[in-house]
Amino acid sequence: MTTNISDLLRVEGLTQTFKSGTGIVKAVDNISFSVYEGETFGLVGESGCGKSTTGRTIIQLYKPAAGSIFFDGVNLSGLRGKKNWLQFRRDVQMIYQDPYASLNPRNKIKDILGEGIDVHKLAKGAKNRNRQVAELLETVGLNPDHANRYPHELSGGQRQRVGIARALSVQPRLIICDEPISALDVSIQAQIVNLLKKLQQEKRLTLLFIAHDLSMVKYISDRIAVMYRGKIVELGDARKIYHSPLHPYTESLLSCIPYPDPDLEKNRRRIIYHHHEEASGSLHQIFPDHYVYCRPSDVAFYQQKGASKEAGGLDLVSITPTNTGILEGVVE
Ligand SMILES: Nc1ncnc2c1ncn2[C@@H]1O[C@H](COP(=O)(O)OP(=O)(O)OP(=O)(O)O)[C@@H](O)[C@H]1O
Repeated sequence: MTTNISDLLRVEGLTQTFKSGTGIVKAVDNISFSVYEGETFGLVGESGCGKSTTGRTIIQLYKPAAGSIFFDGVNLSGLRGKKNWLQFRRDVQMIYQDPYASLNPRNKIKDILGEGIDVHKLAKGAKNRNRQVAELLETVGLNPDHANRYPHELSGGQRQRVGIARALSVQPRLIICDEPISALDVSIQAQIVNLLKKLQQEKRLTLLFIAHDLSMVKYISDRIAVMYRGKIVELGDARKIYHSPLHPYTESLLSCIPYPDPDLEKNRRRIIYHHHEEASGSLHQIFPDHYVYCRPSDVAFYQQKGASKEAGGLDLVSITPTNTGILEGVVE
């Protein structure tokens, strides 16, 4: 097996099994894919299809039952020596689903963020370490004062920002985001996805983004692999998969999302947004170029960034709130 020069990660014939009371569970069944340097690769599928197991096997929490994982062209099964493993542990970071469970409650934020900096000897002295911590907090939209707080003193969204800062603290080459927003309140899910997207673009990060929501995965990913019962059933360009899925399972993942009149398809906008009281009567940035002006009813104004009302940029949108936080909007 050879890896392509632009493959930062190559998974080849990966299989993972677990023993259960009733026998052996094949959580991941002979999957292969590459993640190219500088891209966001989405891994999507319903709960239990094997997404998290794939991520955990890549970071070597589990030894693969079969198959190979190549990182930067090196087969991990042949990686030897403490120094090389330490480098791998620095290069590949993970952001977890539950930001509270993944942060040590006894440590202050500055110690959580400083841990990787210390292990990999990335700071010259305490002053430099503190400066790096402050910069990391600012990078993820937190205040440097948060350094002296404990995880329980932060909101869920702030804790996930700390999780992102911790991953960034060691300047990794690949970040595996394992359902990074599904434990969060829907009102802040879009903020965290936007932050990840912004960081990916600014820092040219390589992301493996694991989630069950295809519209969210499509929003952030360049390419997508769709998993079903441990196998990859479809893989390709994110827009192509979203707009013309080839596999019936992908279609069924999409069909979970309610559509308005198909004749209005060309005007349809999908807005990930939480309709809550404080939002009433104010303009909210949803994604970098999407704004929604909300009123307490199921009516909102949709505006493309930079477009004035006079220029026809402000359109009346009828929206259908769903309990997933996705509002389907039709520009009238
Ligand atoms: N440590 C484990 N021991 C036994 N079975 C496991 C273990 N981890 C996962 N499984 C099983 O492997 C299958 C795949 O689980 P996995 O968590 O990878 O799926 P997933 O797609 O990430 O779902 P979710 O989003 O709900 O975590 C499931 O049947 C699960 O019960």
